[in-house]
Amino acid sequence: MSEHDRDPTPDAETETRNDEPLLEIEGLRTTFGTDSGTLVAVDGIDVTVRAGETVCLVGESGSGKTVAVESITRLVQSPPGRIEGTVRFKGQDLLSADEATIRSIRGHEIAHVFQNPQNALNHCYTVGWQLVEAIRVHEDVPEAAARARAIDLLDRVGIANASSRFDDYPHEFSGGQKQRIMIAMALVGDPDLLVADEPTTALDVTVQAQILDLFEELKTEFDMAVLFVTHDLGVVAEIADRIVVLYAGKVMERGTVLDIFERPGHPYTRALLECLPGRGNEISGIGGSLPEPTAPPDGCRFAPRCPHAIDACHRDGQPLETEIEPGHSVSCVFYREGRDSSVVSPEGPTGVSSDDADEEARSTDD
Ligand SMILES: Nc1ncnc2c1ncn2[C@@H]1O[C@H](COP(=O)(O)OP(=O)(O)OP(=O)(O)O)[C@@H](O)[C@H]1O
Ligand code: NI
Repeated sequence: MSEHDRDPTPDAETETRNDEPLLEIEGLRTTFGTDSGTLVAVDGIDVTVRAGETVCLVGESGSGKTVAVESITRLVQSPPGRIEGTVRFKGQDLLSADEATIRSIRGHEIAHVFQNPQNALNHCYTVGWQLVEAIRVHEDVPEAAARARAIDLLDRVGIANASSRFDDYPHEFSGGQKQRIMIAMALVGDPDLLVADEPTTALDVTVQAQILDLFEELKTEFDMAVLFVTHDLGVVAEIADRIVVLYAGKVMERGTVLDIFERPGHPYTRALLECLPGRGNEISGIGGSLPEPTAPPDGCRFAPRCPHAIDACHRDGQPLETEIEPGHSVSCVFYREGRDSSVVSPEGPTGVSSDDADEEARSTDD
């Protein structure tokens, strides 16, 4: 059972897919200057999104999901924000690009959909007018053509009788319909990457499911990749190809949907899964709370809440990610070379009692 830290040899995934990553986030670190010191919202994360795939960023409230995705096109206000690292989109670094370049990409090649459609639509103008305006910002087309395109987009996102709804105001639409309209707005520039930040959280469950279905359809129809942010693993299971589990600004685990749901490695991922309905812990949730983002703990960020934590978990920074199978990696001390990862498995350590294993792990601390 020799598990190894991530090595430079290409994994099966990159070998079998010939497409270059669409988006490559490396060492992204976003901080805010606050009265109580520097708040580290995102602390050196790597995320890759390939053309056409759906990657979900999942984690509890405050783990840095929104800040991470808003850092991509520099939507984070700076100051007080400060974004460091590399964000390459089709090979171009967005963090060092000039403002004009960013503006030409934001809303065009990379479009955002936000949690609350209420705030994003202007209640003084008809929905059709707003769409036409958005279309004409992108391309210099006559009004009639923009109008036809707007109606087509409304139709494609599932607004029934699109042409007769064109002159309706936002308040004449339901919450779910408003989110559909916001998605239509995002599609105006025919994006290659749609960044959706909790787009269904404000909606009731049935509508939520319909919007998720819509994402699935549009993804294929518009041939785009989706970077989807949610705190809800149930949502993730519906739409993700790959998952990145974030906790307190750090990546805890990453893998495919099957990796994460069937073979979760990190105690944090396991705890999140336990909170899913019917998994036993949905009422009480994970004990404890996120660390203070201005004073994160040394060692693994989850260690203060982790039932398995040993001394080694409380020092030397977040453990390097260990790849436990191709494309599936875990940032946990127990997956380091020479440690017994079965200690953190739900079944408990293999062969030895939990206490023995803890003792053994302690005695081999380096
Ligand atoms: N403009 C800001 N100034 C200072 N701190 C900020 C700012 N924006 C976000 N933060 C802090 O950054 C951390 C990460 O916040 P973020 O909104 O990214 O979390 P999240 O994972 O999206 O949570 P949620 O699920 O609640 O949306 C939090 O501690 C938050 O308070
Ligand atoms: Ni958020």
